[in-house]
Amino acid sequence: MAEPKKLGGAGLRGQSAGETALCTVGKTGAGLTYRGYDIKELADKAQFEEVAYLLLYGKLPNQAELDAYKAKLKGMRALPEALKTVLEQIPADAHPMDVMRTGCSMLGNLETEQDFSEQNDHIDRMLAVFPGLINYWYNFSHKGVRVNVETDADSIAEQFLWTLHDKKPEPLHVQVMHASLILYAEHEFNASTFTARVCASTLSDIHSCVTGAIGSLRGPLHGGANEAAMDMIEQWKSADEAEEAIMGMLARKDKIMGFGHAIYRESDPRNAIIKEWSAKLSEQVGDKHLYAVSERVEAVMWREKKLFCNADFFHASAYNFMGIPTKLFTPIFVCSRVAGWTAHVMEQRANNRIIRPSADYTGPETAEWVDIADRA
Ligand SMILES: CC(=O)SCCNC(=O)CCNC(=O)[C@H](O)C(C)(C)COP(=O)(O)OP(=O)(O)OC[C@H]1O[C@@H](n2cnc3c(N)ncnc32)[C@H](O)[C@@H]1OP(=O)(O)O
Ligand SMILES: O=C([O-])CC(=O)C(=O)O
Repeated sequence: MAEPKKLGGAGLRGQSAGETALCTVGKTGAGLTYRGYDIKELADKAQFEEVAYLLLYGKLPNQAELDAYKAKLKGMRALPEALKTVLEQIPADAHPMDVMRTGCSMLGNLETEQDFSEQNDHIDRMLAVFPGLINYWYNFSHKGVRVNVETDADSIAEQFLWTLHDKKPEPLHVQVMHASLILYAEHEFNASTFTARVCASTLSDIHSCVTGAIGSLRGPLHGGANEAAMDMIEQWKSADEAEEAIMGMLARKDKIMGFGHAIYRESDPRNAIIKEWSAKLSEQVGDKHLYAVSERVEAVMWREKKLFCNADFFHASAYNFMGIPTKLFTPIFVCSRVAGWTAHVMEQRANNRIIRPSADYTGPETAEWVDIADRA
């Protein structure tokens, strides 16, 4: 069994910043569980709504509870007119993560959390509305189409694809989306979740916590890596070309997006799962090179650097095979991780102390005041 990664140094690595009952990450070097349930079993057997319910309400729902929860979410998909107006002002060349951030913040203006007793309804509303929100903006800004977000989609997975393509998606794609949303739903004290918890610890509102978290997820060292990985692999038309390019990037000490992890040492348990779906989709669409390129990059990175694919790498090809534009990859992560973020916000609120660490001061001991006219 792999040794846990040696954690230390900058970035608060290896330091416990609090307690959680939601998730284990890399407990034995690779283990990932949500409230004790293994990620593989969840991704194989559950729908995303079951996992969201598990994170938010503390247990797996029975059939009646799941049906009621899905019906509740389905009834919460409508976009307020004022939010549509804001989305219609955002240009097509905006980054969709900025659209998510603005959309979430605007929702908080329109449907402000007045009291923590309302938190579950606001959380469910965000889960229900986010897929339609991003795809309303995407279709309006890119095609001039005001897409209907009050679809008959049975699930959040289906709702995302339906509102993106403005038609009922095929069952295989919905199945892959369920698995993907489950894989992305929760991951302990990662950067965006920690952002949400810090915000929650000031007793701020739920939309502020999520808006801040979206900003943290946007960066290429975190959620933004899935689209950065796609931008990279789509340049190469064969596995050999990919290998040559990667060798050059490694020689230049470039960061290869979609590889490595702050906690895992030898593998990210989410990778094998999404990789398998990517392989299935590759066959379905008759892909000639993207999957082969991805596999070669994986092999070269392990051979050369002992670096492994994280959750983001094979998500890139999987989403591409489903016809999802690259710019929308990280917003899908938001549609999923909002479950984890908000479960953490609730956990923080239930046992709160303001998060306020100390810093080691490295500035000058003292500085002498110089009048402005005398400064160099
Ligand atoms: C869902 C997610 O958010 S998963 C993460 C998504 N992010 C990415 O894919 C971006 C690429 N990966 C990275 O930048 C990093 O691996 C991170 C941010 C995920 C983790 O960072 P750290 O914990 O600081 O990495 P770690 O301590 O393991 O790095 C060890 C060495 O490997 C190198 N390394 C780590 N990842 C990579 C990579 N993807 N490509 C090239 N070199 C890498 C580091 O530069 C470091 O080298 P050094 O010792 O010469 O400085
Ligand atoms: O845990 C991390 O640092 C990043 C990550 O994989 C995630 O948030 O899913």
